[in-house]
Amino acid sequence: MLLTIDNLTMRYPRAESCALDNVALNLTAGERVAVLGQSGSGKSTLVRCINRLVEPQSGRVAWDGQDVLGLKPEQLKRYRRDVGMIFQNFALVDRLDVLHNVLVGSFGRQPWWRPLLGRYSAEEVAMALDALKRVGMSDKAAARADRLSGGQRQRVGIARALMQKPRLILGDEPVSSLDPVIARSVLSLLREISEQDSIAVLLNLHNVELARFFAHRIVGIHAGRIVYDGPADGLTNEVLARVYPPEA
Ligand SMILES: Nc1ncnc2c1ncn2[C@@H]1O[C@H](COP(=O)(O)OP(=O)(O)OP(=O)(O)O)[C@@H](O)[C@H]1O
Repeated sequence: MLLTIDNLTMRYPRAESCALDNVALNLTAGERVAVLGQSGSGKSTLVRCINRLVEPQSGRVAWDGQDVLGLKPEQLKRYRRDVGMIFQNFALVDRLDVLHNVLVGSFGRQPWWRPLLGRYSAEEVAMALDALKRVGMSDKAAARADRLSGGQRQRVGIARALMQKPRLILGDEPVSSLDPVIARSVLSLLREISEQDSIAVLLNLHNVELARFFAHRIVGIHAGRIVYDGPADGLTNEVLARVYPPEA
């Protein structure tokens, strides 16, 4: 098992209720999971617990069988490299060109001082160019990031994540700011990369159709609890009513 989550409970300071309540989830290599749920249901918190941006009150997150909360600094660095991130706002450096935005993804693989000098090895540049080719952005390598459309920016975000040679890519609403056609093409690209490289991908999505299109498996969260975990084609109206219950 690549990722194992057990009994995960997370309550933010001074919050009235748990953001995550006794959540369990497993992920295998190459698996694509879409997490659905209303606003505030706990989707972002789940991602933050996986990448250790927040510490849960209880429960366990294990990577390759090792407890993520107990990792030593060197192991944590390796874990952070194994887990790539893509973001809703893309998180590119606007004033840098596309190639350098992708090279940023190699930070976890270099001695700490090298990025300070802005120097990259020929091998890293070749890797970045290859990643850009895979996401269909070779011709934009020299363009400034702020000249790109949203869809192009997310392609660069994916190329940057690929520089880490990740085993899992996490995305918190990575296509929410894109129009439906572009969103679908970005998800299609991620699907292809996941299949080719056997990278597991877990995305928080807001759109049920896109989730069905992208994922093998859907996890539905309501009020911090998993109310569905099953195949994408099992997402019936009855299941959807559990994930998105009508307002009381
Ligand atoms: N930093 C925080 N401090 C306190 N409470 C928080 C914090 N972040 C989230 N919460 C609360 O935790 C619960 C889960 O929030 P979370 O952001 O994980 O939901 P979400 O499903 O990702 O929502 P959205 O789809 O709107 O991003 C919500 O009740 C939210 O108000």
